[in-house]
Amino acid sequence: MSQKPRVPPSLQSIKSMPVDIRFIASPDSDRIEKSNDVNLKHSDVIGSSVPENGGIGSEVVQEVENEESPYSGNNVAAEGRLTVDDEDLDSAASPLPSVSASHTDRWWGDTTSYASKKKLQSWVQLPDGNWELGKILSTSGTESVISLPEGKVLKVKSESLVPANPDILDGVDDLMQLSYLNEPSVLYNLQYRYQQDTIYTKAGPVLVAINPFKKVPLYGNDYIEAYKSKSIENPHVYAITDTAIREMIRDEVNQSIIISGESGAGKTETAKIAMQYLAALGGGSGIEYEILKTNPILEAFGNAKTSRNDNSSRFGKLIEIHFSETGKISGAKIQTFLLEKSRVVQCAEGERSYHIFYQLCAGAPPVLRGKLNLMSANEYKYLRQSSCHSIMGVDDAEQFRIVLEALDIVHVSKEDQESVFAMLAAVLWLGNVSFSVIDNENHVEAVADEGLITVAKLIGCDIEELKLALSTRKMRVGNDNIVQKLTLSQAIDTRDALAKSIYACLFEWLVEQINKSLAVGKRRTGRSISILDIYGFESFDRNSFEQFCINYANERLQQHFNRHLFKLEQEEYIQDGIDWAKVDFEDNQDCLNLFEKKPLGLLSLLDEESTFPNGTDLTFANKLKQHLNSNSCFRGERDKAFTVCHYAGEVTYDTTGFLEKNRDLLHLDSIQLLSSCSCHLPQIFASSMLTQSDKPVVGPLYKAGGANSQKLSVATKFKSQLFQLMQRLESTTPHFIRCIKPNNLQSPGLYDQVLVLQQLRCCGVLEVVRISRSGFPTRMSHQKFARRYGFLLLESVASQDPLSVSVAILHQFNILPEMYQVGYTKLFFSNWTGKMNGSDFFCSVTCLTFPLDGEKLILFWICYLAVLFFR
Ligand SMILES: Nc1ncnc2c1ncn2[C@@H]1O[C@H](COP(=O)(O)OP(=O)(O)OP(=O)(O)O)[C@@H](O)[C@H]1O
Repeated sequence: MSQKPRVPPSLQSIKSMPVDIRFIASPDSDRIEKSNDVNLKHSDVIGSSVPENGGIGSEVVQEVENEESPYSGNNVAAEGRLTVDDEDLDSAASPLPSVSASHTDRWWGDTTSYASKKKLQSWVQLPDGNWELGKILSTSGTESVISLPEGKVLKVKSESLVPANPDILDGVDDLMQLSYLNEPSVLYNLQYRYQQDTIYTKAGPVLVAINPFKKVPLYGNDYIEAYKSKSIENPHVYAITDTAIREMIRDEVNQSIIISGESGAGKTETAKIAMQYLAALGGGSGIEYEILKTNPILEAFGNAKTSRNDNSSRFGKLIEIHFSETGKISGAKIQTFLLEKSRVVQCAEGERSYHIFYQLCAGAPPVLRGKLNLMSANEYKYLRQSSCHSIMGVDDAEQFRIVLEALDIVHVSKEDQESVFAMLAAVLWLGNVSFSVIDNENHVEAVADEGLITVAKLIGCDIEELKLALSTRKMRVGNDNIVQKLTLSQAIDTRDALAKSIYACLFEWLVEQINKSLAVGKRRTGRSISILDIYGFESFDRNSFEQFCINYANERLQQHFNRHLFKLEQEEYIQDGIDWAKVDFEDNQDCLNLFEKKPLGLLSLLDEESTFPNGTDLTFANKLKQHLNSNSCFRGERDKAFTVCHYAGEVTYDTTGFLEKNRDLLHLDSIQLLSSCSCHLPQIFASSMLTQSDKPVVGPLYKAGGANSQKLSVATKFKSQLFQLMQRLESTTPHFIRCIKPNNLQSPGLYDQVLVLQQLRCCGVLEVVRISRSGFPTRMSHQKFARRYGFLLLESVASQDPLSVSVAILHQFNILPEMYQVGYTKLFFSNWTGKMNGSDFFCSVTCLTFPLDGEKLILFWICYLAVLFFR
């Protein structure tokens, strides 16, 4: 095969995973692990054109590039000094330390000998971890001689070569079509497409979406029309959404589109694109316009600039879009999950609080500014602390105008809008409330300055009452009511707790108003499509309670993914009694058990410690170490830290603040203050907090910090929300979209293979393709198959039972046994591509014929075999 440049020069060399990432050669799992055994050996150079200071002869100092990657726990910088000298020339050492032969064989079948026989192109991994495309020149014994671009010639162990696909398969739109399914080929294929702004690729049933970080010409009415009429069938969010609509109508089953990926991978944008398509297809009543307008509102109040994403969702969202019998949108319901409250009072350097604060400060018209006594963002302590007030390319004032318009559209009255802004301003002014020390025991009193006076005015309470609520705590000791003065840190905590609660309640209230406006009309059919956009897996240098909850949610979601794509699929094969060699996958059940097990799981132990008045973050950390040290997913760390081995990598959590955040107590004094306010929103917030406290408590109870109310812990509430979410999703047909972040710089055109590979691995995309290829994606009950195709048979056979008829049809047309399996109740048809590995003929055929879905595939076979039969 010619060595013609198949791709732009930048793509010729696929940079691979770090050399120290290995596959554990377990027969039933493909996992990556850190390895200290950087057993680098080098290729045998037999050509003279190897550059002296480059390529394989050079010193290799490889650093993992993506420091910010959430999966950095899996990486270590590898350093290996490689030299090639004369002695090395005859060495038969494998140049590919990071892909073992057993791994290659196990994953992709032993295709190397075929590739060498055919003198095909192969991927060769250089000692620095880069993959390079080479052409096999000759093979003798266990060694091959391979020529690389730029004239390099290497002698390598044949088993270490990873076969490359023929040119005809460059950039195929479903990874299942790759004849050779291996990591460099998958990376290359995705990169090939990405460089052409083709950001969507199918991985069997899963849509992989690579964030372009720029506008790509793939959206809008023309594209929507094209997908609707099926004149385009390329992978796209529109296509997957279209499938969801069709299946909802055809099967009368609710559907879900589950979007996952790490922070900044593009989940929220993808969710909006899916909503756009649904609105275009199911629109007509006008409600679709309202639904779309919820996005700017939710983003303003629930998104913030983080170090990883300028528009990061700090809450999870499920939007359920309901359809009428005629297939028109009849309404929607939004459910939100665990807003990151702490951001209101505290955010890291270079990050921002919620967008709406900056938008209000920048965009409020003069009259509103006057009413709220509004200043600019950098004059508020809560916003000033992170030294970041603006986002490049974002006009906060303009965004405020967009939010105002959206609030109008979802029918939030002008009066309510003003109340909302008053609450926002109150939160900002609360941050500016200061305290003065009043005695030598360090007790403090809130200063009646501009901050305090403005807060009192905005929420409609008495200045003195506000002062008392922030500086003292009423307690009942025996039969006596006593008033305890607060120290400075207690007073600051009380103030911040009030600010966080007001904001969180405001967010919930707003979602409630939106839901009222979108409420499903009477003409509902009960059919819906839900779109789930939940915060992605996070791992920072310091991980707190928020990451703990977010990553727990991601474990749950991963389990849902596994269940549908691996477990249920294989169970169906086994139940129907077909011959199936089980494909193993990385099951995260153990990690979920670590979180959920009672009484000795992370969540139970956290709740238990939260109920103890004397419980501290340190006692909590010690308890974890005492009970969980033998758990393979857990590791106790020094001080107050512990590590969890998540499906996506290890994360070390610092327990500082865990108990307080889990208790999430707002002292009764503060709640009473809110209920005494003359403004209606604080009253609503107070009553909602009191109602929550009165709710029957399912999980552990606690009474801590002098609070007089009982309340579900944050972790328990979140767990039950997730359980409900999973139950809801279980009743739907899922469609999965995996968003991939191609670089950590939020920059267009940059494709960091290490980062991409880590994401593909941790979410099991390669396994999905593998199972889809070797599995039986098309199935049909014997009854249906016999009814449809029985006419092809002679009369006498056609009258038999459905199973016999099915089998007779297959026999009559000499359908190859490896193409199907006969189950107790169904026929299972394999995917052709998976069976045709290595054959140039079938490479071409697959390009011409795929993707073919269910029925079309069967028809294709029948026609194809009929031709053979009658020939
Ligand atoms: N299809 C797309 N076209 C153009 N730009 C995109 C697309 N998808 C994502 N982006 C860009 O990437 C940014 C991050 O995307 P998004 O906010 O959707 O990530 P996310 O996965 O939801 O992150 P988080 O978990 O932090 O909320 C967007 O603000 C946008 O600039």
